[in-house]
Amino acid sequence: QLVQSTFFPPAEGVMLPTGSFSNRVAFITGGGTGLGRAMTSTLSQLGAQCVIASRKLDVLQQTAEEISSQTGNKVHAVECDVRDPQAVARCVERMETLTGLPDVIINNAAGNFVCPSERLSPNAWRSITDIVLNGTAFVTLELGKRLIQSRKGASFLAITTIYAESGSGFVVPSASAKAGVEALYKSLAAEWGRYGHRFNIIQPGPIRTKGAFSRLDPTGAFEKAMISRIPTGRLGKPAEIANLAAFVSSDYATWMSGAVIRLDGGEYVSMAGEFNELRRVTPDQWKMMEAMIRNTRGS
Ligand SMILES: CC/C=C\C/C=C\C/C=C\C/C=C\C=C\C(=O)SCCNC(=O)CCNC(=O)[C@H](O)C(C)(C)COP(=O)(O)OP(=O)(O)OC[C@H]1O[C@@H](n2cnc3c(N)ncnc32)[C@H](O)[C@@H]1OP(=O)(O)O
Ligand SMILES: NC(=O)C1=CN([C@@H]2O[C@H](COP(=O)(O)OP(=O)(O)OC[C@H]3O[C@@H](n4cnc5c(N)ncnc54)[C@H](OP(=O)(O)O)[C@@H]3O)[C@@H](O)[C@H]2O)C=CC1
Repeated sequence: QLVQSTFFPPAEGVMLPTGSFSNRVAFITGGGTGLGRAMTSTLSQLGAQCVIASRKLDVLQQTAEEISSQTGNKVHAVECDVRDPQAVARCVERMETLTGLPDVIINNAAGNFVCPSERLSPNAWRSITDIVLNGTAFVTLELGKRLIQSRKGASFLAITTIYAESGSGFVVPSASAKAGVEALYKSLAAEWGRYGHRFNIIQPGPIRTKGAFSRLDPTGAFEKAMISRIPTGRLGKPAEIANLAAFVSSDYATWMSGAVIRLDGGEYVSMAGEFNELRRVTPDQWKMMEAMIRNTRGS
């Protein structure tokens, strides 16, 4: 952490009023671990009945039991590989039996690893883009069609990343797929408002989770450099994403659709600004540089 992080301590308590999601059903892909688990916990604390879905049923079940026992609200675990549209259809059928169709859908499941692009096999490319882009599309289309048929409105949220906008080397399948997810959600925000559906996007900056850090910085060698470029001087916390996700999915945000919200401690603009490296210039160096600039005559 950098010194300035003391100005920006994370508030990790649940932000919305108790009961904000009473009588609501939330469906969260990848809800067993990391940010998905944090969002499930927050929504459950706010009264939602949650359904979490991913490949590893044992992980989902353990998370579901832990959260349910803390909040008193039911969390259902449903096995689902989002790459398989038939598995997604079965998962949604199971959810309809358990809870009925959801009010809140969070497409959070993802796969990623750092790799020079020249080392990627076709299957490596397919693996990431299938989880991130096709998986999000299969879940969104399956639920969207059933919600439309039932004339039920819903809030859809996709978790992308700050480099969905800029692109990034070494995570090219992820960058390409996340950009596709953003196009999908912005497009459907325009098309499906007429059915009562909102579509929004959160782009998190770096937040320590086992899933992300083990695949993106396996040796830990890059963490310090990453934190040094974050103006708020620290990594994000899962609870910060969870509070934002709860707000975006709540009745306090019914006028929000098609929004892309970056929550990254300022990392994106810090990396983008051409002159931001001048942060390293000391006051004495500024005196000298200013004098040089002022003494310049003509062009
Ligand atoms: C400078 C940076 C500094 C610090 C970074 C630190 C922090 C993060 C900061 C920002 C984060 C921003 C964005 C984050 C986005 C995320 O999505 S993070 C979430 C990550 N979570 C996961 O990935 C969880 C799920 N992942 C998985 O299950 C696997 O990792 C998977 C490979 C994606 C899928 O598993 P599956 O079992 O289906 O696949 P495999 O059969 O194992 O592999 C499929 C093909 O891919 C090839 N492969 C696998 N791993 C690699 C690798 N490391 N390099 C190259 N290729 C790989 C594998 O060989 C298969 O291909 P084939 O051999 O041709 O068949
Ligand atoms: N942590 C960070 O710094 C950042 C994270 N993000 C995004 O946040 C989200 C959560 O990531 P994070 O919590 O860090 O990482 P995790 O690895 O903990 O989360 C990924 C989840 O996706 C699930 N998943 C992977 N493949 C599939 C599949 N084929 N079908 C269903 N579920 C699948 C995993 O469960 P299982 O293995 O059981 O299938 C896991 O629960 C992702 O969208 C990621 O891109 C974005 C920017 C920064």
